[in-house]
Amino acid sequence: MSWTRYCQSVIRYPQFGFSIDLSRMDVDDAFLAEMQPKIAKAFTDIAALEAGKIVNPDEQRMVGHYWLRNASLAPTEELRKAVTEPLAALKDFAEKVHTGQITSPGGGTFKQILLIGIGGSALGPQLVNDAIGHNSKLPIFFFDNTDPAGMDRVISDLKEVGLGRTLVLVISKSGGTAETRNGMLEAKAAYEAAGLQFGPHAVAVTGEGSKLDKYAIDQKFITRFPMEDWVGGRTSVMSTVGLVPAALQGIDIDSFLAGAAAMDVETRKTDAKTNAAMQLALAWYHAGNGKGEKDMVVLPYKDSLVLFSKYLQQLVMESLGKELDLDGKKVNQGIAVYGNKGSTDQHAYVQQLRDGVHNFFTTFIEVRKGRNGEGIEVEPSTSSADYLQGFLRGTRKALYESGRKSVTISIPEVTPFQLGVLIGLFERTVSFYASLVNINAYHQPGVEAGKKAATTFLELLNAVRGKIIADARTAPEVATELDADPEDVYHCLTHLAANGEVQIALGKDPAGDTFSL
Ligand SMILES: O=P(O)(O)OC[C@H]1O[C@H](O)[C@H](O)[C@@H](O)[C@@H]1O
Repeated sequence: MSWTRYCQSVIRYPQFGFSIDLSRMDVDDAFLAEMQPKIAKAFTDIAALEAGKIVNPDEQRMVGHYWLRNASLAPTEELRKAVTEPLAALKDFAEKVHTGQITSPGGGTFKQILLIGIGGSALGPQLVNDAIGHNSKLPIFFFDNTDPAGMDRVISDLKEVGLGRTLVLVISKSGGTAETRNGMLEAKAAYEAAGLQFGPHAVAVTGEGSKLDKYAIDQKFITRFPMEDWVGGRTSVMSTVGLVPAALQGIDIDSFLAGAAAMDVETRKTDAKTNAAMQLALAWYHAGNGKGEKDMVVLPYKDSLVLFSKYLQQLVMESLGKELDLDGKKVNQGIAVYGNKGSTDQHAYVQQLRDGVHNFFTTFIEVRKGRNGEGIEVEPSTSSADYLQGFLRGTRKALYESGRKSVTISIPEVTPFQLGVLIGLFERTVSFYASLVNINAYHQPGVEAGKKAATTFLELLNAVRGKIIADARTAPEVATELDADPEDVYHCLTHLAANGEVQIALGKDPAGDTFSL
């Protein structure tokens, strides 16, 4: 019975060794029949998207990430060139860095990379590095936050080889993201403290004319690569954002692009039954009633894919997590994504998956090849790879026995091509799902609220700084003077105290704590 169902519901693309098993998602024919009009609309929507329609109405933008791996699809010559020219330029640049035609200002080749970026301007390069960048030509380090201690740690690691031999990539589509700007200024300060000029060690990847672009010109960066407004941050790994670092690392970027292109060819086909991305989108819809009622747990059984769930978190949650649908109706859509790797998670949270609250479905990612080269026997006739496979199959079965659904995606090994395949699959699944639930997957209005509130907090923090006097005062006292919220003022004061700018004397509760110079 389950064998028949497996055979009927597995979709295989044997030409690149891919398969997806949806048999444990229990999607029935009646559901598929009912979804037919929505499926047809999703195919029409994505065809329009790929043809260059403004499918991101709020931002009045096209969505062109599918063109990045097949420029001939782009609707105009200008757009085609916007894909091919930077691609040729970044390959040329990487080649010159590798062959020593571009060297560090102090002489000598660049030996390592510091990438400064956040969100889509870091997650893709981090995934690529972890999955397929092992032993690459240039090791890569990241600033992906505004945490000063985190940056200090990275700078100290970079100093082992030397900042003078470190190529800095500052990546920001908008060119105005605060964390990235801070990271760049922190890196610049570290270079200057070491007696080095920052600009001649740096490269910018950003929108033309952005603040960062202007800064890069002013500071005499080595070069700049453009980032187009029709590529979203979370789908930018195949644009200059992902390809500049990958090419510098010596990763086979043509193969990476080819993998996504190969998946695109299959999932562009309008036969829903054999379209892995459409079937996956339908399975998500079925599992969560089209309302994201079930979370997605991502479990790749391969260490090198450990960042894939983190990558998918942004791709899925920032795309699908929306308050309003395209008709302006309040829908609060989304699918929560989390995960790490198997079998490691078996010893952490799989207990809850098997027995606890039933609010998820699992996405297993199987990598068929265990390792390159010979392995040992850990038991008679049994290898570590056999165990990894055994745990995947065992967990899938145990979960299904207790009514927990799962998808299993299989790839032969983790290569640039296969990583492209996986990314291509999930990008198109997100596009389809967004159509099925009628939302704009390509804007992120909610992100702005937190940024605005942070700006307000920073303004208040400076106002509070100006009010600290030698006399000990409470947060409500300072707040009255500033006509501000006492809790906000309290958090400003405790931050200043923790960083040695003011003294704190604890009272019996926060209202009783006093602060002085
Ligand atoms: O590349 P940047 O413009 O610096 O943006 C970096 C990230 O920050 C924003 O807040 C967005 O929510 C992300 O989608 C984006 O990837």
